Amino acid sequence: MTGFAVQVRDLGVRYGDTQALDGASLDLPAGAIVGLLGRNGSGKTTLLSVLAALRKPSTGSVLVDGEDPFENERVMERVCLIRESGDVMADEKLSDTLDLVAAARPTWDGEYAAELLDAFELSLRKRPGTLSRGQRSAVGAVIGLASRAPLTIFDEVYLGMDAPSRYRFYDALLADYVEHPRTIILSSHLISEVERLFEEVVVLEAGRVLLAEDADSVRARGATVTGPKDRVAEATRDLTVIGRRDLGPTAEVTVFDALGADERARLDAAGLDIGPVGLQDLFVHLTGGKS
Ligand SMILES: Nc1ncnc2c1ncn2[C@@H]1O[C@H](COP(=O)(O)OP(=O)(O)OP(=O)(O)O)[C@@H](O)[C@H]1O
Repeated sequence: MTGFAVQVRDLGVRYGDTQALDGASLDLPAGAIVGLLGRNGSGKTTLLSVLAALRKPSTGSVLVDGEDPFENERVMERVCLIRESGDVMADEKLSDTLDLVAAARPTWDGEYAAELLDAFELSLRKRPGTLSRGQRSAVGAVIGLASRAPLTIFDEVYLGMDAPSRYRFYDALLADYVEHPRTIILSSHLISEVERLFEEVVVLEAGRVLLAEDADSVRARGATVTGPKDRVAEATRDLTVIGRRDLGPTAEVTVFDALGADERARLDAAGLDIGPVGLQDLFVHLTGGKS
């Protein structure tokens, strides 16, 4: 099992007057950890709910493992969407929710779930309604990981978790992914924390796909060029400049281009420094600088 591939074509979803998705197209390979990024309201949750067959598209098409997921039992029981809201029975013991999940998911691993519950210090006897917000998020993390679904989706699930719990989740996810490769989508605003996990990156903007690429090539395209203002301006004139910062007589410009060896040598010869850019900074520059 290497996970499900996803194909989205010209996807549109409308809620009344709001066009939440507007011609979104993308391909996700089977067996990759995908970072889904986008500013508030860009359509991330809407896209994920279509992939998980919770919502029917208004226009366009979605294929999960080659099939339309809507009302498709085989696909639906193998796609696990964990939302911040939890989807657990708040007033029943956690063990009751886990029994239901186990019955619904052919890929569920009960032993692994028990290990994770231990790691997150969660008791099966607790009722989720009595847990703190962070503990409820940890329940979602446990269900998502132990489901081992060929398409597993975490929609901002770890928001309420404190930093040690979030890192425990990231580490568990990576370790389990290596043992049991599958397709995992993480939507997150905590980009600098999770970006090391990403193999593919999708950026949504106003319901459209701004970028869908493997993470290494996105990282490789970002660079800062720093030096005296005039020289930086001259040297970057023909490059795709997505950000600029003036520090007195010095300028730092962020470019988004595949800089080849010749280009780098030219910038170097002009006495300019070339530096790396993290995904978080690239995201901020690409989506308007105010995120
Ligand atoms: N049930 C709904 N009814 C009406 N409008 C909705 C509904 N759900 C989402 N929207 C609108 O659709 C757009 C996309 O929302 P969505 O929740 O998909 O964005 P998002 O990228 O997940 O945002 P965030 O990062 O804030 O969670 C927004 O303009 C939102 O207001």
